[in-house]
Amino acid sequence: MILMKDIVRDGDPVLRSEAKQVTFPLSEEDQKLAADMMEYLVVSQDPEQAKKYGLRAGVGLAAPQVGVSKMMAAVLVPSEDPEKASPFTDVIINPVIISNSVQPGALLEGEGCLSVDEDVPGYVPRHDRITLRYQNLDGETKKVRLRDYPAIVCQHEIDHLHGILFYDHIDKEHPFTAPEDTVMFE
Ligand SMILES: CC(C)(C)[C@H](NC(=O)Nc1cc(F)cc(F)c1)C(=O)N(CC(=O)NO)CC1CCCC1
Ligand SMILES: [Zn+2]
Repeated sequence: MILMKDIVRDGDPVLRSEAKQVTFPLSEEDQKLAADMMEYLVVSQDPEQAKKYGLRAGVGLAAPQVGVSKMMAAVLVPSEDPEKASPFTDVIINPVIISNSVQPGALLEGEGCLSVDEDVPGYVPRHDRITLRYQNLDGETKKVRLRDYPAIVCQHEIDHLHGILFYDHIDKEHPFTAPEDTVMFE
């Protein structure tokens, strides 16, 4: 099981590298990696388990964050309402944003990262809406349109596959200035 000690922190070159494409059929190793990353998200989102294992509750985890420079990330966006399904849950392999809104979107409270221990305040302007193409664990090509929080999470994870960290997008001079038509949300 992935624990916090297994999560690579900022400063390690793997977080600044371009990850390699994943080939299909998935090797046993890649299948285990995907399962372990998704398991981390599931366990970490259970307050009791998170406490037991000392995990930060995660909504997404990219392979480079566990030291594997491969184009793979697990995403588990919790639903607002326990009655509703998660807005987006999958392991995204070789993901590509094939189109996006001109309109930016950003989280009002800024972003953090499982691989960045200190807070870095400021808006992280991203696309508010994206069309994402990726391969799932079975190698099927999926095309999904996402907006707002699920779109932010996927963009954050895809950035990791290209060696980009969230604070790279923060305007140093004016961290809390966002383009005026930015959709800001909780
Ligand atoms: C860094 C951390 C603060 C742990 C962040 N979680 C988060 O923002 N809130 C959260 C977590 C939950 F599990 C359930 C919930 F409803 C809310 C996160 O997981 N990530 C993932 C990450 O670091 N991936 O590499 C950072 C988020 C910032 C914006 C998108 C992902
Ligand atoms: Zn991150």
